[in-house]
Amino acid sequence: MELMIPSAADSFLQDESSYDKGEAVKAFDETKAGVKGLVDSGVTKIPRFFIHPPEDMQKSSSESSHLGLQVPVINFEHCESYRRSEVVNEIRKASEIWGFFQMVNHGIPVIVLDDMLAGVRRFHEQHRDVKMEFYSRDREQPVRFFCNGDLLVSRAPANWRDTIAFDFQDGKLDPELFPETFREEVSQYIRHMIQMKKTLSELISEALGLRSDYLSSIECMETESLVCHYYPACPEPDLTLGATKHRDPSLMTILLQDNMGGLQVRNQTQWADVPPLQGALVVNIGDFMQLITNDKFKSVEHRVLVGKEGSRTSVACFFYPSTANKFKPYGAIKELVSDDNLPIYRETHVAEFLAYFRMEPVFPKAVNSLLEDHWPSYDRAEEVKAFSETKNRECAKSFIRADSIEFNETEIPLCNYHPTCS
Ligand SMILES: O=C(O)CCC(=O)C(=O)O
Ligand SMILES: [Fe+2]
Repeated sequence: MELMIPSAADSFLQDESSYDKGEAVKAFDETKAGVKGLVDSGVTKIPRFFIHPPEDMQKSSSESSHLGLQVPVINFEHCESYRRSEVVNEIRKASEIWGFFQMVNHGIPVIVLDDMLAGVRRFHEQHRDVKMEFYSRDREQPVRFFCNGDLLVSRAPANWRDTIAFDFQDGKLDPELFPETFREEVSQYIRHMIQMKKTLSELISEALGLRSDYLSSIECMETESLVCHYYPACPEPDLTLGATKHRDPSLMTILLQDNMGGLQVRNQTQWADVPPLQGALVVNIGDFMQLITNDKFKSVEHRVLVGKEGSRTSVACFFYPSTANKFKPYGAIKELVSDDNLPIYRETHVAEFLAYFRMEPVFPKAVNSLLEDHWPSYDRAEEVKAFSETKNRECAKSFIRADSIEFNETEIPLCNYHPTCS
């Protein structure tokens, strides 16, 4: 087998006596070959920064399937006509209870899904020299290949997966920027995602008891981030995760998974498998939807296990408010609040919201400087005053800046939204 790791980078492999995580991570990043590169080099032990604590590795899925816990599967056939109210009801129930559902008979041809998965696999399995050209951690790059977006800044263990991401604006991004390996597939897939978004946005609006164009009228899903993951077989699958437990910061995510399995969703204290179904798409409610629906629809934790044999591919399409309008404020939808059901979260905009999600809570300075750059009118004193005047102290529960109010430890809400702290 070809040895793909430059010898200078060997330091990220274990040397118990002088282990320096920062150095190890940096050396690994410099290979630009991701976990696939590690596997190709023939490692039999995973680097220490991929090892997750044992309490995060509990596998309770068999227990949950005994209990009959199953993410709902919704048949979308005739959802435009006589089955509409049935489908809307099922979406409402699934979004309130699970925050997840699988869609079948949704109208996207299976061949489009299979071609996309095959294209993602081709990209990740090609020679690393070609992939390396796309390797970047710069979010300004609309197409970038990387291993763990937060690898260099997070204190959390790394995930056993590589990713290529595409940032679209209402489905638009110059296809010349896409890797040739699966240019056609990406173009075709995103066209279908845009169509599917329209369908879902109407159905979800109705499931919330609103007119069908409500979500589209508030322009909360204009940006799409398509992330194409590859989870290689892992020599020590009991020590690491493909994706650590997290909630998506999006409004909504549409996920395509191949037939390997491994995705699990939190149902109270259990992890429930989301079994692969040929031709199905998984939909999940993200944090931003939970915010605007005032907790009616739930953003639920999920994770991905890795296997010893066989690699897994998946494609997540995250929908966000337009990044062209990233300071537009969003709060609880007024039709969904009342004197008995006050807003739980204060208003926020997508720039601030994503900054929270991406930054460590222990880095309030970084958050603040980012906010100052993007939001020059930010006045902390004013915000503290506004907060102290709010009727409902709970309003600050999730989206207040970590250093703007003297919270005690348990009240620092950012922790709710950062996978490293949950
Ligand atoms: O690969 C999967 O099945 C899940 C990916 C995921 O949860 C994410 O990208 O947020
Ligand atoms: Fe996710």
